[in-house]
Amino acid sequence: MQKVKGKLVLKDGSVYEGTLYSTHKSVGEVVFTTGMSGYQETLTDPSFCGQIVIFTYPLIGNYGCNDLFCQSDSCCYKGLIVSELCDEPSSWRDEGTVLDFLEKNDIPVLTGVDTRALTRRIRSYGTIQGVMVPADTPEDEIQALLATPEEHDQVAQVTTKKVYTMGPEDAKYSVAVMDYGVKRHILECLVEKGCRLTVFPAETPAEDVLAIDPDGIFLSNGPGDPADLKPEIENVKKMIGKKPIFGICMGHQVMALANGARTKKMLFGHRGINQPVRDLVDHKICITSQNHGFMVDEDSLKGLPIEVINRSLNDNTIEGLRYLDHPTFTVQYHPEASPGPSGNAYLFDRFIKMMGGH
Ligand SMILES: N[C@@H](CCC(=O)O)C(=O)O
Repeated sequence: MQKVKGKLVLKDGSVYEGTLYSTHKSVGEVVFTTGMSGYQETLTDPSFCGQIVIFTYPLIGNYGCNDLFCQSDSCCYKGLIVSELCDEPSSWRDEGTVLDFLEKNDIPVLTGVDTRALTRRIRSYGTIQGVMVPADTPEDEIQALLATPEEHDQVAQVTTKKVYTMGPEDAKYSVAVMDYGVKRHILECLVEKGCRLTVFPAETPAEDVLAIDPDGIFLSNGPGDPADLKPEIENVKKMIGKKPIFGICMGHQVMALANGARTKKMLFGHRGINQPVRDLVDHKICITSQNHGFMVDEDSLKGLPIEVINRSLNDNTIEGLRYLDHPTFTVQYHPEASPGPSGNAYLFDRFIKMMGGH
């Protein structure tokens, strides 16, 4: 990959210098994620589509890359920012460096950045638009890039183009999956629990989904602002009450919108693999994997038949909801982990139980 002097320029005028691999000029929403490992799963998580992502852990790439860890077929970041990239990984599963992986996916990376200072800035000012460019890029070009309108409808870029199935034909449960940018391990968790999946493009009409007569419906994670998903929300409205439904992250937000609640943007979101959450149903504390910049607005739930079942222990925001007049529950976090702690897969069992009892 071509290596030049580069910089990240944020909309507030601050500049962070480093070494840029690639000569691309990229623009995107700058967010940070705090996982100490699991970089390849994070790099291939479709929910980051269109963002410039800072990894706060100072050394990235020490155990190399292996296709085994991929959560989708490609990386759809606008750019990656790290303090240090390891160029001599050591692991029995290592099949290439992070730089090789990024080159294959044509993703620019800025290294040697003071990621602590940068993260502190985003923590206090909030998520912000930024550009990653070679250091000699003229100022007017940087300003023109910074004025690019924020990206919308990223789900259209990452959803499957056609319907496909997964899991044994004689599985106990048939599940329709609405793919807003689904992570591979979610599908694997459902198959492992005895489901045959039919995965649908995000905008598939509810009638077509219900036509396969599934035992349950799953609403996936996905990138961007949930309020952009107008047809998806209308379709979910038509599915409500017809089948048991489970949703994760974007799926959680879309379900809330379909029930008349609202979502709003967070200051800097929750992205990392050790986010503590209280489960108010099973009365336990869970350490969870998270990646979201939006949340369900608590005020908008007033008077609606919806109960909060999970809360973040960091900021008390809503992390899970149960619907009182139809068989549905959703979580804002990622029980499939990948990356992250694997102790939350019991939520898939909760969904299976719900389908069994329906
Ligand atoms: N794009 C949504 C959901 C993320 C996800 O589904 O992983 C958010 O940032 O809040």
